[in-house]
Amino acid sequence: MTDDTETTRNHDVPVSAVAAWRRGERTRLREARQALGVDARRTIGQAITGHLRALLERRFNGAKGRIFSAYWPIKGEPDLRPLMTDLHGLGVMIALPIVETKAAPLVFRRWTPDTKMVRGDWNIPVPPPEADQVIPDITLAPLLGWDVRGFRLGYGGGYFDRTLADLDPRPTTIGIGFQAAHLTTIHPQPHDIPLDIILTEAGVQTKRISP
Ligand SMILES: Nc1nc2c(c(=O)[nH]1)N(C=O)[C@@H](CNc1ccc(C(=O)N[C@@H](CCC(=O)O)C(=O)O)cc1)CN2
Ligand SMILES: Nc1ncnc2c1ncn2[C@@H]1O[C@H](COP(=O)(O)OP(=O)(O)OP(=O)(O)O)[C@@H](O)[C@H]1O
Repeated sequence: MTDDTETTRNHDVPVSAVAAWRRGERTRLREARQALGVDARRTIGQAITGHLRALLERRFNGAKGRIFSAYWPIKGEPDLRPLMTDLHGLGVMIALPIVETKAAPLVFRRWTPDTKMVRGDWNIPVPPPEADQVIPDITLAPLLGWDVRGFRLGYGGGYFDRTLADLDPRPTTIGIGFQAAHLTTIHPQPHDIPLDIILTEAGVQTKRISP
């Protein structure tokens, strides 16, 4: 079988067609998110924050005593930084993901409201190299697209998949995205690892673990 005729895990679509389809979907979903405008995105971010707070309380005792990896928002992603600050104040250790080596797993470093952020790969603000490296118990995964089986379309670097493939035990994973970013399927490939929970402004959309 050549690359062109090889098909994906569960769908009869050639691998080369999936890669092209994903590129198109990433562009479409990024543009749709931008087109929502600042106010709509802020409202969505606040709704997600409320749902996430409730989920952490219900399922993880508020994440107390856990290492919780969030993300620094870029390109119109929901802004959960107020929640990061609140959780920090409640004694939760907060971490952020960093691309320190291309095409390698992400590194997680500790963040506090006093952390002086520096510019990392892709110009994403990240904690400085001297910040403690940690391994999260719970990690958020911002996404561009999602499906009900928990599969996620990100920016196309494969970083979360590589990271989760590398971690044993795996952290609990919570995908964060817009309801409008729902896809019937992302046409999962062998390297795609489904997330445990997908959370949007409409609440928990799919979960592979008990709530
Ligand atoms: N806010 C935020 N932080 C995050 C992530 C995220 O999705 N959101 N990441 C989640 O993983 C990591 C950064 N992800 C990245 C994903 C892709 C590329 C990148 O260079 N993309 C290329 C295309 C790559 C390809 O197609 O092979 C590009 O767009 O030019 C960079 C960083 C860590 N931090
Ligand atoms: N565990 C892995 N080992 C090696 N390569 C991987 C692994 N996981 C993903 N990749 C590579 O990364 C590329 C992009 O993957 P994918 O399309 O799933 O990105 P993504 O999940 O949207 O990106 P990101 O997680 O960075 O937001 C794939 O072509 C794949 O070859």
